[in-house]
Amino acid sequence: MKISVIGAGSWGTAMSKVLSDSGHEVLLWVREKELLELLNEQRRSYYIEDLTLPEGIRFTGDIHECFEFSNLLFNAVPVQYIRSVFGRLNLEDKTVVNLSKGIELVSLKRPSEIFKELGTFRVVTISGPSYADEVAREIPTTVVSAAENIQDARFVRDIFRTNYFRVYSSDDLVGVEISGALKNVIAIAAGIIDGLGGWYNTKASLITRATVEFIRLGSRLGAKPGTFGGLAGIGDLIVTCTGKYSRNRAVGEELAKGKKIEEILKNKKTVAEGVPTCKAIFELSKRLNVELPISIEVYRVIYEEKDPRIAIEELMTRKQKDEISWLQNL
Ligand SMILES: NC(=O)C1=CN([C@@H]2O[C@H](COP(=O)(O)OP(=O)(O)OC[C@H]3O[C@@H](n4cnc5c(N)ncnc54)[C@H](OP(=O)(O)O)[C@@H]3O)[C@@H](O)[C@H]2O)C=CC1
Ligand SMILES: O=C(CO)COP(=O)(O)O
Repeated sequence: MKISVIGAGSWGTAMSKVLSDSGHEVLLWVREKELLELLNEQRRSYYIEDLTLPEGIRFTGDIHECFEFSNLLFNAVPVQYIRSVFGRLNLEDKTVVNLSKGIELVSLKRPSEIFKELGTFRVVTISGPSYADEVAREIPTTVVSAAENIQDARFVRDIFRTNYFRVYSSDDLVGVEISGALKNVIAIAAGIIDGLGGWYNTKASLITRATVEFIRLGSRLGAKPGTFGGLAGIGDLIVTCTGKYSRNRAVGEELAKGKKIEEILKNKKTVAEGVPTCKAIFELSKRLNVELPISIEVYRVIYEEKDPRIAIEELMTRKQKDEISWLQNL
């Protein structure tokens, strides 16, 4: 099968390799001229060290070439840039497989909602615990492919044929996308905990209590609560809150050291989707009147320069209540 991958950051690059290893012809759209030259000359990228991309992948700087090459487009452009990259292109006949995780700040929409607005009828989102660096090294990884129509999710699931990247299917597109977005916000909180002292008790509490925020927000938007117990929910939450590769977690560590967000992001080439997404989540929580205490505190630390220690103290001294876990919601 011919497949176009749009976006040559770490994830688009790693996914191009998986698709090529699955036997497909891949054309990867590369925005930056310097990176395109490096890929064409050496089949290497500065986004993933020690990876030489297989011969089955070709590279282009012309997005129109990708649109002509295939009707199956994998998107790895970060959420806040989807509209500017795809906005003037005709998506009517395309199936979009979205790989990005976040909520668009200007519209408060999920990636599949943005793509539908831009004209595609068929959108599938892949999400789950999947660091690009590990996928590139063929470390066993599992994710979920979600669509409103389960047949679409299964179609994308079955595109993958390797022994290191296993895909499950789901019909809960909302739940999978909300999970992917929210876990990036919670990963910033995890980084704050690491920066303050690497407290194990607090990290475990964070991961567990975050699932309640997933359920509260997701349910209001039409998600199935059980999805948060799966790969896109708890699975991705664990990997991003505990793994050394997470860019969102790294942002949290720097916030804990007292750095301001502008300073942290200034020289970063990589994306931390949790930063704009936590602002979108803050707006959504007000609009929908949903209680998301941890996410809101992350917003206040980033955008109101609240001291993280005070944020934690306020979370710890909230009104006492009964525990309701996600299992009780199933
Ligand atoms: N990396 C990972 O392990 C995983 C990432 N994801 C998700 O994949 C998505 C892409 O992230 P990832 O590949 O990691 O990104 P990276 O941090 O590796 O790279 C940043 C990407 O953003 C692009 N970019 C920067 N500015 C713009 C702009 N103005 N317009 C268009 N593109 C721009 C860069 O393009 P350029 O190089 O041309 O500047 C590059 O492709 C995110 O939503 C992320 O959450 C999901 C699973 C795993
Ligand atoms: O989504 C990811 C792993 O599943 C990557 O997380 P970061 O964007 O925080 O690095």
